[in-house]
Amino acid sequence: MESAHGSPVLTDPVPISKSRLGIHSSLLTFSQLDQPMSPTTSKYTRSGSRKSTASLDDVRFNGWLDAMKASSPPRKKLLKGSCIQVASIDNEIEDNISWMQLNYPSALDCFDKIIEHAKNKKIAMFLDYDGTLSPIVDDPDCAFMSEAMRATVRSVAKYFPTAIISGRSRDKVYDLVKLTELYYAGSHGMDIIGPDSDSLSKVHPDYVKSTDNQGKEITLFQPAREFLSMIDQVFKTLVEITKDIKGAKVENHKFCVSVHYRNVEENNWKTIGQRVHDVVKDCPRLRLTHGRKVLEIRPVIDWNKGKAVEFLLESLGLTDRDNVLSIYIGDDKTDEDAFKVLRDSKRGFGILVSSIRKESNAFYSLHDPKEVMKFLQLLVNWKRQQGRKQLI
Ligand SMILES: O=P(O)(O)OC[C@H]1O[C@H](O[C@H]2O[C@H](CO)[C@@H](O)[C@H](O)[C@H]2O)[C@H](O)[C@@H](O)[C@@H]1O
Repeated sequence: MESAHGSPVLTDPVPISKSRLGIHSSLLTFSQLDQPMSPTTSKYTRSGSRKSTASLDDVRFNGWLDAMKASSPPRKKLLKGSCIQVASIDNEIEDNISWMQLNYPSALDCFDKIIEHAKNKKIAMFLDYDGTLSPIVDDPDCAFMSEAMRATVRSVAKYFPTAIISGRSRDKVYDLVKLTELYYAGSHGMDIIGPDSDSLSKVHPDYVKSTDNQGKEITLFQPAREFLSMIDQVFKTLVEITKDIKGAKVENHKFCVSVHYRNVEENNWKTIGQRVHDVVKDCPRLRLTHGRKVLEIRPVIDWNKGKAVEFLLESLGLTDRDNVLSIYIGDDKTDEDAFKVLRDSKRGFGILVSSIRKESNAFYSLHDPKEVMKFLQLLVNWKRQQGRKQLI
C-alpha cells in the first residue's frame, strides 16, 4: 500500500505560472488571472454592488457557471400541458440509465460477481453519507437517513469493519448516523476518528490520542489542524458576504466550509459563485472544489477521501490486498479520489450512486440510496449464510 506518511501539507501546490494570485491548480477554470486582486469583502454586503468584469473573465466564469448548473441531477418537473417535454425528459433519463449500465453495471445485478471476488477475504466497507445513505434534500440540516438504512448500516458494521467518510464535519455526520460501531472521517477525510495504531502514531505527527464526550479513549487524525482558525475566519467572511443572497447557506465543517446554492434563485448563482471565488482567490492556502449544488472551501493539503481510505485501512491492519476487499460507495466528485485509490491499488472497487450519466473511477453503480440499502442488505445476508454454512 502506498502510505501517506509525513506531513500532508503541500508546500508548493501551484504551478509557478499560475501562482501569482495564489490560486491552486484545481481552481484554474475558476481563476481570473487577468483580473486585479479582489476588493475587500465589505463591498459584497449589498446585492448587485459588484460590476461584472472583462469579457474574457466572463467566458471563464460562464464555464464555471455551467459546472454549477450541472452539479446535481435536475428534478423531473411535471409541467401542465407539456407532454412532449415530459416524454423527452423520460427518454433522456432512460438514455442515462442505459449508458450507466453499460459503463458501470449495477452492483445489484453483479452481486454474485462481487462476492466471488470477496471469497475468503475480509470486506472493508466505506460509505459516503449525503446522496448515499440519505437522499439529497433541499435543506442540508434535514438530510436524515431512514431507520431502515440505519439498521442496515448497523448490520453491515457487525460483519465488516465499516467507516463513514463525509464532507460534513465529523460531529455533524455522527449526529446524523448515530452509530457507535463505525469509524468516522469528517471534513472530506481531514478529521478521522479511528482505532489505535502504533505504526501510524510513529509516522503521523497529526495522530493523537484523545477522549470522546463519554470519556472513551480514541485516536484522532487531523492533518489540517493548523488551518482551524483560517477556516473559521473564512466561514465568518462567507456568512457575511452571502447574507443578502436569499437561499444561500454556509456550513462550517471545522476543516472545510460549504456554501450551498441549491436554494438560491438561478439568476443569483453567478453572484454567489463570484463572491466565494473572490474570497478564495485571496487565500493561497485554500482551494475551492465543487459538490452537488455546493461550493467547498478546503485547505491546500495533499489529503482527500482516498487518503482517508488508505489511512483507515492501514490503521485497521487491512492492507493485505490478498486477504481484504475494500468497497467504497459514494455519489459525489469527492468520492472519486477514493474510487481511484481502490482502482489503482487493485484493492477493491468503488460503487457510484447516480441516476444520471457520470464519468467515474468506480466499477459499479447504484441508482439511489434505496438501491444502496438493498446492496448492503444482500451483503449482510450473504455473510450470514456464509456463517451458517461454516456451522454445518
Ligand atoms: O461527503 P458527503 O457526505 O456526501 O457530503 C457532501 C456534502 O453533503 C451535503 O450537501 C449535499 O447534501 C445536501 C442534503 O441532501 C444538499 O442540500 C446539498 O445540495 C448537497 O450538496 C452537506 O451539506 C455538505 O456540507 C457536504 O459537503
